[in-house]
Amino acid sequence: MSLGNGESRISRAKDKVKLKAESVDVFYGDTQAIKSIDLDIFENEVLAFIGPSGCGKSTFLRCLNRMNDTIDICRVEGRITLDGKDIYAPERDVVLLRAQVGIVFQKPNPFPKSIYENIAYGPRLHGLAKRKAELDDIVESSLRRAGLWEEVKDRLDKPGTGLSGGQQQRLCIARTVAVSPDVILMDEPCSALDPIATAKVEQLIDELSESYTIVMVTHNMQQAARVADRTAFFHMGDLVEVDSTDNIFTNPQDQRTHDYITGRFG
Ligand SMILES: Nc1ncnc2c1ncn2[C@@H]1O[C@H](COP(=O)(O)OP(=O)(O)OP(=O)(O)O)[C@@H](O)[C@H]1O
Repeated sequence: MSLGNGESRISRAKDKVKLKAESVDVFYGDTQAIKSIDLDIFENEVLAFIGPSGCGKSTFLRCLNRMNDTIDICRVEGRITLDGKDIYAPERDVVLLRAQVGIVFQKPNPFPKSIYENIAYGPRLHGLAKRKAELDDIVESSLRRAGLWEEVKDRLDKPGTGLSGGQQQRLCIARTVAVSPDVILMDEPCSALDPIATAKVEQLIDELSESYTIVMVTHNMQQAARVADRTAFFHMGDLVEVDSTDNIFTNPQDQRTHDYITGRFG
């Protein structure tokens, strides 16, 4: 598959490990969905997860902020650390963890509240603002970071659900940013968006990677090539290989990766 000229992102040097997965297995009841995955995720990188439907990309992504805890039959084994600390340790505050490792879903899911309240909710919950003026500042800066401020500054009291799909997705990104995360997980964040809204979110991912570590699941290989420093290929619960996005698309080491990127399956 040709990715076209200039589409691949130039890798920046990354060295500090932000998230580390060691021998991670995930089961839904008796069925194993993730098989002994080891992966280092570096600070401020954009890492894309690709692979055929059902290979476990979303399952593994959800391990990184314990979203799988919400699925009764799901069991996670192994060890995942954030800045060297076990995120599955019994004393870990999961609400705080999910602020540190925020998540943006495929379908924009604003709260049925005003645009302002969508952003203000998290900072209020986590006690990040003492006064209304501080909260106003967080709301404005988060919306600015998500590239949405100019479009919504005169309608902050209007429902978030009244925005277009692309605006709603940027509102959800602003909501994640508002609680000062370290990592932002994105599960196919553009799959419900049109090409223009997709381009805006991709541009935003590039800007946000200056400040945050970003891990995204995508079905769109061109999108991985445009936004990701590194790409990880999953197949039937295995992490087959992870490398610079350029290497994955031009010189994959595993036949399964080769077959997938050349469109032979998936
Ligand atoms: N809540 C669940 N209960 C039971 N099995 C599940 C659940 N969620 C996922 N699975 C199973 O785990 C496996 C991996 O699914 P997962 O959604 O992680 O894959 P994926 O690579 O993200 O797929 P897609 O690209 O289609 O979203 C699949 O076999 C799926 O059926």
